[in-house]
Amino acid sequence: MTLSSMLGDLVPLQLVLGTVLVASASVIWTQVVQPLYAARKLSLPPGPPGHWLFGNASPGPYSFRYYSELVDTYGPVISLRYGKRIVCVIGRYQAAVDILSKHSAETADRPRAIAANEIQSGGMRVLMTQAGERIKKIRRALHAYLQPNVAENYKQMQYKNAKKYILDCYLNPAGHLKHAKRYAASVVMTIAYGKTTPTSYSDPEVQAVNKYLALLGATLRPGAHLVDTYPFLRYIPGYLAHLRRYQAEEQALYSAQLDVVRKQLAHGDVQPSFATYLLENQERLQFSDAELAYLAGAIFGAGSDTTAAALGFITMAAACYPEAQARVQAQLDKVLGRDRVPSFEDEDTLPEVTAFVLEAYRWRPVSITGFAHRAMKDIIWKDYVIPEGAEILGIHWAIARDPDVYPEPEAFKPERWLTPDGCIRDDLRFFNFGFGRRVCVGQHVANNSLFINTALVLWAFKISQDPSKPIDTHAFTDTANVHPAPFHAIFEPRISNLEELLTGNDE
Ligand code: HEM
Repeated sequence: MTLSSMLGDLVPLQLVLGTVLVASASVIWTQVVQPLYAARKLSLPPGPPGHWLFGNASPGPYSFRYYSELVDTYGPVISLRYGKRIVCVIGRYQAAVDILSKHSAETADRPRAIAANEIQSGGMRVLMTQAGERIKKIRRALHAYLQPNVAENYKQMQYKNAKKYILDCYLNPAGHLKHAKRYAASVVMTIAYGKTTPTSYSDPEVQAVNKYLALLGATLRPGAHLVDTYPFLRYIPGYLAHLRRYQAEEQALYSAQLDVVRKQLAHGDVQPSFATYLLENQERLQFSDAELAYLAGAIFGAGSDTTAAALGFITMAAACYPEAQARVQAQLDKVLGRDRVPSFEDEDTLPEVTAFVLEAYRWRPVSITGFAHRAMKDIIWKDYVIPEGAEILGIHWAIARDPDVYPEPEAFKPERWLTPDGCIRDDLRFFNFGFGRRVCVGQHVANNSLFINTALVLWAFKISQDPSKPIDTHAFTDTANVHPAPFHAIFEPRISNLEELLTGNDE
């Protein structure tokens, strides 16, 4: 007999839970949190009033808007409370530097995520792994395969895929967002598993990984599962069984993908990849089979969706800001003319391309609310304390709109990233790849993807809006990594023999 059936239907269960919660949260609040900060004369950062016991209401859909409004009202750092959880929200650049960069060691932790990590990911999701030896070991392995000098090795493969992206946009402009997803999936499948056959976004394994990413996204929504606020709920039989099922299925998927590489390795017929690196070094790295499978799968989960979304926003910006696009094209024409295809070797002479990418990262940050860090000890910021155990959210969207650092923040102005003599400024930064010790390990691979695709697409096409189908630049998905909602763009070729030039030579 389950606890629920013993207790009857849901209403009495809620009453029992409510009573337990009232007691426990009130004890913690009055006997632990309040006296501690009163004694030290430091208070939590300001924030909106909430229920005396349950605290603030969940942010609701498109939470980045809610958080940004709070920052406009209460200041650069605000605090919220959900039951006994304290969440500090950072919405301005300098505060992010002061708290997440300067205290990177003390903010390297992740909050405990019972539903999304412990249950749905079997505790193995890299992004949610808490601070300690295990994440250090994982990041070392990822870094070995994704650090800048190793990322150089993928450039040729990225170039080949980027040219295919341009040809796809040429032949079927209406599918440009799908082509971006194909590009990103293909690059990441090659890095993760050494896949050599062209990847299509409709490939079953790509579809399967995306299915589990979407299910994870739903679990990650604030307030999606009460168990994250009230951990004892996980022991109720039958509760969250669906999450356990997803975990088993996802684990089986990653294990099957790794088994393919394991067999190739045994037959000596294998392309080097992150999976072969992990398998060959399994003993030294001390990963279990399950951990290894998840780790290779993690690259796809973290790197495919994000890159595709960023490419979509590049197209959106080009279509909506013709003058910014024309500046890049003037430089492309001057440096390359229209007979030579841009390549990675041209990067230093094309700062306008880099500036366009940097501005797109800022204008439409893909990881829009950032991913939560956790304070491992009290952090004092101005007259406030971010207490040990608090979750810290650096809201990328709000930080990107800090008017002191990015004047006219709503405008798309790549020139803000350039010095008067046209070089990339080294005194301006944005955090689109996150913060401190948990910064994105795939950022070099991602930057290379964004540079080469932007250079190629703006060299190949004049991108514009169709006046009969205007683009809504604020329409995106309500997900942890946002995608632009489908939009129409016109890709008018600038190069007369585009197909011939792109299919000529992959070097
Ligand atoms: C434009 C593309 C990308 C964006 C915007 C992006 C953004 C991010 C962000 C915001 C984080 C969390 C940082 C934090 O906690 O503060 C992250 C983590 C991560 N990213 Fe990326 N990423 C991108 C591409 C990639 C690629 C291509 C890969 C792999 C090939 C990758 C692998 C990872 C991994 C493994 C983590 C987890 C790191 C950890 O929790 O310690 N990402 N990324």
